[in-house]
Amino acid sequence: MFDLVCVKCGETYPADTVLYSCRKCGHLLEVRYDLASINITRRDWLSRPLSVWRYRELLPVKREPVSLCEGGTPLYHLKRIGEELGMKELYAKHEGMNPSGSFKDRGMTVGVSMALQLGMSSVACASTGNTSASLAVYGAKAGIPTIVLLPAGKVALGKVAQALMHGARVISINGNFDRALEMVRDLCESKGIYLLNSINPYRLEGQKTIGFEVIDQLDGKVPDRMVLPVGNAGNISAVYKGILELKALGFVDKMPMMTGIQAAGSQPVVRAINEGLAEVIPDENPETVATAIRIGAPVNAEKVLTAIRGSGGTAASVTDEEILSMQCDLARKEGIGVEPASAASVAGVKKLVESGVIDRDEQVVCVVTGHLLKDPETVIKQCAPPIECEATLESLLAALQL
Ligand SMILES: Cc1ncc(COP(=O)(O)O)c(C=O)c1O
Ligand SMILES: N[C@@H](CCOP(=O)(O)O)C(=O)O
Repeated sequence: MFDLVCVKCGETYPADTVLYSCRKCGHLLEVRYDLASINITRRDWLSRPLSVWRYRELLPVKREPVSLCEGGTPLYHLKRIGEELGMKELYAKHEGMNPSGSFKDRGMTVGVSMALQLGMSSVACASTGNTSASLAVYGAKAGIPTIVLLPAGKVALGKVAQALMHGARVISINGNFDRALEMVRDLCESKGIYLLNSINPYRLEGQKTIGFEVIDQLDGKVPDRMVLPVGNAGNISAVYKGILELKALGFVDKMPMMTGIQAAGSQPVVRAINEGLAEVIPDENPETVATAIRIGAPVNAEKVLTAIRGSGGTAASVTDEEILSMQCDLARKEGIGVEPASAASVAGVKKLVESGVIDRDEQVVCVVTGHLLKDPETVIKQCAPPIECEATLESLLAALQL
């Protein structure tokens, strides 16, 4: 049993309402379960495969889910990078190992299942890339039409390729992501299309399972800190909400310090946290190589401030150089291939450890959100080209200087 509840005024709406913001005050909604009626133990969960659907009692979907085996992603120990930082317990949860290569699949398996549960026949989103790729995949699996709006020229190649190949109608708009989101909200409202950006409270329910899995992978222990890259701020807010639910159920007894990392050219949340502002003031012209988090007006602004402040966490920004350097370190020192936005979380830890904000003894889990192959162009630009060689052993040895 669950309701939709306004995070600001507390107005409630019945389960299975198609609604993205409070009719009374316009603020964000979240799904609230009647936790007392939930009859589940951790042991029951642990008897099921590690996946989004292990936690189905804390998800709103009642029908057969639209699923491609999302979740169950690896939690890697960052041994070498940790050693360099003097940290024994630094981990990365690799969300790039989901079906479409990003954490968005956790949201979309739930969101698209809810679209069908609510009787909606088409879906849409605005995207910096991954949301569109994921929605195209799950729309295809569900057999319903999908529309995605992308900021022209600012979406990594792999993500556009996915959206096109999986059959979405891809619209490239002459404006940034924030404008695309405004447009798709108007489109969905006027045409009765189901909106699947992170303003959709059901979609975020799927994403909270990142935190559940981390705790299960750490044998029931809550890490001291979880560090996530922040763009539209849905993911960090969802993980916080999920762990709060586990605490209310008595499954865990503390919260991780939720720590958000943004790019220096796009850091409205960092400013709000560092300056103690009551609200996030949008960046008009966000810019960063990490195009996934090139977002100036995060739609989940009020949720992310609650998550960070409510958990005693923090926020920090990293430069594009720091992001790319950590992308390279993850690839070469740990064998973990991620896209630039994902590397921001680990780059943020490095910065916060070096400045003394993060204690070296903390157990820290970084969420690395998307796969290396999402953005091949940025990768190729950073690497020396292949060495050309004639097809003889002699030339090969010369090329290898052996
Ligand atoms: C790879 C990647 N990392 C991080 C983010 C940021 O997540 P959120 O918008 O939930 O803050 C996004 C998209 O927003 C993304 O695609
Ligand atoms: N990085 C995102 C931006 C949209 O965020 P959403 O969580 O609101 O869908 C993307 O991949 O498009």
